[in-house]
Amino acid sequence: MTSVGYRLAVVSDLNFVPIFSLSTRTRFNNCSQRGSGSCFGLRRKLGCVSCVAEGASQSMEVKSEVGWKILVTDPSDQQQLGRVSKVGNLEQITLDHAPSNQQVKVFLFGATVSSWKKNEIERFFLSQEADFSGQKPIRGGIPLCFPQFGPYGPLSQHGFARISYWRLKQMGTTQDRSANGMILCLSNQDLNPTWLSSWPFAFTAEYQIILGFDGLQTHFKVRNDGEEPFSFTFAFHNYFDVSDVSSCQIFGLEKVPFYDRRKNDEWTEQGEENLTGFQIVEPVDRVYASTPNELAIFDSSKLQIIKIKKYHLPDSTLWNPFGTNGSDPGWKGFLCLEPGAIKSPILLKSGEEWQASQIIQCE
Ligand SMILES: O=P(O)(O)OC[C@H]1O[C@@H](O)[C@H](O)[C@@H](O)[C@@H]1O
Repeated sequence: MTSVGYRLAVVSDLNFVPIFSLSTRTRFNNCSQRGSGSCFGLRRKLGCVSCVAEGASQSMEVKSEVGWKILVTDPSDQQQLGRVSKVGNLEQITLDHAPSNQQVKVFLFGATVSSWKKNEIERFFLSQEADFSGQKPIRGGIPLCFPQFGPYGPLSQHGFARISYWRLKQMGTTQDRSANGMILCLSNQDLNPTWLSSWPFAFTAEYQIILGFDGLQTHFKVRNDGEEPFSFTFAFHNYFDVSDVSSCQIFGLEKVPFYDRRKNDEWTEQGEENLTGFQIVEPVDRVYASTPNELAIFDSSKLQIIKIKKYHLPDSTLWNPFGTNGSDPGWKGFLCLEPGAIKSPILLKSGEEWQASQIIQCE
């Protein structure tokens, strides 16, 4: 079950804004100061004392049961749980979870989550130029960067996971029926010879996508099936749908050193954001190292807070091309916040397994 949590963060010496709240709008609407000029709500990015006090009084943690879930498969449920359709050359699975009013769409190509609707509202950006031929990664949703983030390694940008055909292993529901999910898998046997020659390791990767009362959960695990150790980097390349990237505030990355990939592709160029809830005002392509496990994006036009909890993923990439050459025409409408294990590659010895997860929540 989901309960509501609030955190207070100083925005300026004038006021506070509650972050990570799942019911900010309700609280703002109920505020006794509303209309009096004291409560600016979130439209002005400032909460008022009443809003904050009410939030604090309800101070409860968001309880999320994170991790790989056991799914049971009832053949009579299959039809209701998910359906397969074709988009371009690609097969897409649609999975619903009616009790929490969510729906997710996932391509077997790249195991790419391309859409997530919560309360009928789309939360992920999908480019109008997205390619569904199976020749290029799908731009939008959650492409998986594995076994290489960016160009740092022997493979092409972001590795082969996002351009490989994954297999559907299972679609099911949890024993208590509180969540529905699917598992996709990929192993070295599914790879084309070119990738195998650049990355000659035996592995099995599994990807679980879960819709439940605590939001969308994605879990990735990989096992080394060979004799030789291998190392890799990883990211959930989340493309969040936003009204306008410049009207968003990002929480959780303040005071964290970043590597500015626009200035230098090596791990040398560093900076640090001072402001809690900073905004993007120029092209940004940064890897923040060792970030907190909770991050949030507040979209002041949509009055939407997207909260991300991450596990075993120390780093986070923040990316938006901001209209620079080669930008997607829809660049204003997305913000990529990508939990990952990027700076220090993960080393897996023979027989070892590694898992990482994220939970994404919004109102
Ligand atoms: O165009 P691609 O390969 O999908 O990558 C998009 C972006 O992905 C981000 O993760 C990188 O930090 C950017 O440098 C990159 O431009």
